[in-house]
Amino acid sequence: MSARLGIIGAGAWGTALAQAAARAGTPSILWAFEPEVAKAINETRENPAFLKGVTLDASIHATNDAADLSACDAWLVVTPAQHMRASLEAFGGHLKPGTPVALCSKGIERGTLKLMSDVLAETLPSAIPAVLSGPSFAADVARGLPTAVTLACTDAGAGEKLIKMIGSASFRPYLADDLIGAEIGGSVKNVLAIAAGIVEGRGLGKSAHAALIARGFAEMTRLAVALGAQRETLTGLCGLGDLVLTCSSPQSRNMSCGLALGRGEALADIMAARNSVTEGVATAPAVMELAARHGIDMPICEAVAAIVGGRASVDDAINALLSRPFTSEGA
Ligand SMILES: NC(=O)C1=CN([C@@H]2O[C@H](COP(=O)(O)OP(=O)(O)OC[C@H]3O[C@@H](n4cnc5c(N)ncnc54)[C@H](O)[C@@H]3O)[C@@H](O)[C@H]2O)C=CC1
Ligand SMILES: O=C(CO)COP(=O)(O)O
Repeated sequence: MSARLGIIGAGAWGTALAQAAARAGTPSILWAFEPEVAKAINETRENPAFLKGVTLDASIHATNDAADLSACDAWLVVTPAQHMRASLEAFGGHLKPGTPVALCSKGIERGTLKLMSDVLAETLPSAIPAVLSGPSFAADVARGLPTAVTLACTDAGAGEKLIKMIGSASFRPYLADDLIGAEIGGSVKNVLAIAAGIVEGRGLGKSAHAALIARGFAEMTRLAVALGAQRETLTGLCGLGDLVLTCSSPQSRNMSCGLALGRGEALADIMAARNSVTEGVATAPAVMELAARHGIDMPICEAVAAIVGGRASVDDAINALLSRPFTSEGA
């Protein structure tokens, strides 16, 4: 019998990953938070709430019962970062010790400033932790368009097992061992994508957009290295790769949020109009608290945190960035 994958979270990304697993020949149990989402997937082979228009493979079985995951050989966790702790706590009794658990969400827990791997270690300490992150829109992966991501795991055997379960010609995980680098890359790029959207929405031009990506990458790398990551990780798929994707396409929820802010819409109105998650909004203040704790200068992320926190208008934040003293590029 082929290995079975458990997936926690049936939003766009969890559902797309179930499709990727199906393409790799791996059947999956997809746990949905909402009963109507599980019902729709099982009865119509579609997830109309979060991934409309994609016909889901017959090997994907949706459930609302956490106990159904106990028979799975590996788990992917794809619940929004701010709900990660509560979700994992609910699954505590159902994990076989030594099961590989790949964290696929991108964010930092507010209040505790914990990375998702810290939350996993505290809630399911017997799991083998991994992080899956990279430039990968759910809609692209679900359609089978070519995609490459980082799969970080310090246990190479467990990492290879996960890659075998989800990898295919079109969905290509690259093995790495730096979880912190992968997590900071995925978390900070969402904050920077809001900034990139603001640049576009305010009509600041492509030169400003490119400068933002380069200086944003420097901020992301500084924080990651201060937290113990390897600098090279950030130059890979889960760092620069995802930063370029998310800062370049309004298909990104974070960039589209920034676009709307740049055009003058209020954050509360933007959020009220969507049922999907925009991780950068909650991650921005958490990133700034982490940066302050480690003495790291992150002016672009600080501008985003001030805007989403209601402490600065878009124009004031832009002016503050442009008034900074000239400095050396390596600083
Ligand atoms: N959509 C994408 O293209 C990608 C998303 N991700 C990451 O995956 C994570 C999940 O995002 P999506 O699947 O896009 O979500 P989504 O925006 O499609 O759906 C929202 C999700 O939040 C869940 N949810 C709402 N309230 C909840 C609660 N109280 N407890 C638990 N779950 C709750 C919903 O059930 C649903 O699964 C995020 O961290 C995101 O950054 C990563 C790569 C690609
Ligand atoms: O992480 C993503 C692509 O890699 C998806 O980005 P958004 O959450 O901004 O849509």
